Amino acid sequence: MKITGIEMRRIAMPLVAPFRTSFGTETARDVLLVRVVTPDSEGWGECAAMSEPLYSSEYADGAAEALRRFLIPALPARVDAFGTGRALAPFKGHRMAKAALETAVLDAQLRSSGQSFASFLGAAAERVPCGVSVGIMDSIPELLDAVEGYLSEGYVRIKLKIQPGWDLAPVRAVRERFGPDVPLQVDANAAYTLTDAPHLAKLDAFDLLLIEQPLANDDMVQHAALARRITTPVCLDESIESAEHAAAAITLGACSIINVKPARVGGYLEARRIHDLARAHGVAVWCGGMLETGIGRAANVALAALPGFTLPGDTSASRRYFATDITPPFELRDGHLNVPAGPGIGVDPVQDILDEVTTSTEWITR
Ligand SMILES: CSCC[C@@H](NC(=O)CCC(=O)O)C(=O)O
Ligand SMILES: [Mg+2]
Repeated sequence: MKITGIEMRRIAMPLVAPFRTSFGTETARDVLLVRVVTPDSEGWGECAAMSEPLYSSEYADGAAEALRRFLIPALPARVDAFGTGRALAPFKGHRMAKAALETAVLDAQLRSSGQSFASFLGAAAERVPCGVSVGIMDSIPELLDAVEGYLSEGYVRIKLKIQPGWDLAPVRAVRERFGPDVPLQVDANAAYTLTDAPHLAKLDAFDLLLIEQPLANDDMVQHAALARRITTPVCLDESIESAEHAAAAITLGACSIINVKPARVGGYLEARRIHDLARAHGVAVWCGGMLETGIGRAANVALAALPGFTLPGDTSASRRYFATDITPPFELRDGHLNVPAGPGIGVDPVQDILDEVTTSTEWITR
């Protein structure tokens, strides 16, 4: 496929409510979108990097710079998604930037051939069950109201962000209010250390599906030690940046579940490799989220339909984060999202909405 040009576009997307995690509070997303233009199609990729390097080392401005100076120039004149991965491999890190570019190339390629992301990736379902991620709140009553609202919308799983000082109480309150049967999990975003093991073991009483990334992203051995000291299954997110990391984590017993985020691992091709590897080892995976717009959300929902994605993901409806999405909104129906069936990611930005939220565009001719 010949690439005639690539656009980098920044958009400002206010969140419907602040989203607080152990590493900070988001009130808006400053999103970097990549559009690849070819003679007979165009493709979109969303860079999930936050404004600041707080979730990982990447951030939106840095991703734009890496794309502009190194990644886009490295692409051959004619390339497909697999060739993109090979061309970008020599550059270290910048996986979210790489993912955005590779996804845009893949989207253009699939739109041109008429194949959907779901079909290309190997989806086994036409809709996926959806969980929701609930941030740290100012009070337990506020948290319970939020959880009640999400449950009434139909979400099939609740994930609570936790941190030291906000962990046992919110989990206990949700269990006491909504009962033992609501699928419930927690995400610490690396807020604890192995010395907290006795405290984290107290979560075992609440029959959680998993505890996500309790320790630092490079604490692979410590996660294995923690997993031997608690009964709640350990799920890794930030620690798994590649299929090699997934293989190491499984071998070490650092996790028994993996949160697969294509953005974190460099794209959907690597995400599928991790899915395949985990499935071969009987390790469940689920699709994580980075507060994507409908562009990234569409591709994530397709990935979440693969057979090894046996746990509900953070593939929530557009309205979980945005009053107005830049694509036709993803809407929860009976706790599920439909998998886009059209060519490529199967959704298109609504141009006048996109233009309204655009803060900058940059065209790079090939
Ligand atoms: C701003 S926090 C983004 C990373 C976080 N993502 C979520 O909690 C889910 C966000 C979503 O629903 O997209 C995670 O660590 O899993
Ligand atoms: Mg997480």
